[in-house]
Amino acid sequence: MTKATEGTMLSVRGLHVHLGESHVLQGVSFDVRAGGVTALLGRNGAGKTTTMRGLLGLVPRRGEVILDGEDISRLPTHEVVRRGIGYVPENREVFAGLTVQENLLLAERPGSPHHYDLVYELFPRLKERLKQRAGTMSGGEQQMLALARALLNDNRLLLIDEPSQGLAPYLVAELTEALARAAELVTIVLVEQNLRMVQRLARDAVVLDQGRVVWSGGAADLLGDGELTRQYLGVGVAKA
Ligand SMILES: Nc1ncnc2c1ncn2[C@@H]1O[C@H](COP(=O)(O)OP(=O)(O)OP(=O)(O)O)[C@@H](O)[C@H]1O
Repeated sequence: MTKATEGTMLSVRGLHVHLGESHVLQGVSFDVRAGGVTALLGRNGAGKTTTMRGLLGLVPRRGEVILDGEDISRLPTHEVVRRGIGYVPENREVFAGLTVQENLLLAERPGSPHHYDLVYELFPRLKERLKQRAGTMSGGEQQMLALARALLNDNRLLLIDEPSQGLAPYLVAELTEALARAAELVTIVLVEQNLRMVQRLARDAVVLDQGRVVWSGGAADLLGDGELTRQYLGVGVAKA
């Protein structure tokens, strides 16, 4: 992993995305500090997934995206990925018909070292199931495989969309600890509705509402303030 713990890993300025007739992102600007987890939060439909897809160039976008000092705003997706951004989408796009091992092999990015030791340390279950078809594994195991595919390569930044979605609490806890360990090695932008998970992992938080950033700052400051969480996220947060 390319470890960076100082400075700004990602700087987003005036990101606009139109999808169909909708002006979905209306000038999104935020910074992601190098190292640790920045949570990207907001109500349903706020534009979190679209922000990730915009950063990757998966949807047409306007604005400036600076990765570790380099302007990547006009690069096609495969070039963005080659710069060291990994993406774990919401619906865990693993190849259901392929084994765990084959899924990992296909994720290997040419020219990058492949961190199998790290992946097996974080997700020992995967090592035990290398020959199992991904589609026959539980949702939690498939999520681990999706994360493993991103962690395998030498990424600087991981964009992870709702990893806890649909998982049993004990699996969420397991996943949270794996992500905490991963965040020691790579900068993570995390979209997540499970605020306990956010509370455990995130140092910084950025809140979107209707395609704009409405709040950014320390995650503890946001989550510790019932008024703010009700206003921006529509929920209170139970004390950890
Ligand atoms: N292909 C599309 N065409 C038109 N509108 C879209 C398209 N995809 C998403 N949208 C709209 O863009 C807005 C933002 O969607 P997005 O998925 O980014 O939100 P989100 O914050 O990730 O929400 P969720 O938590 O529900 O996943 C929503 O109003 C959604 O309906």
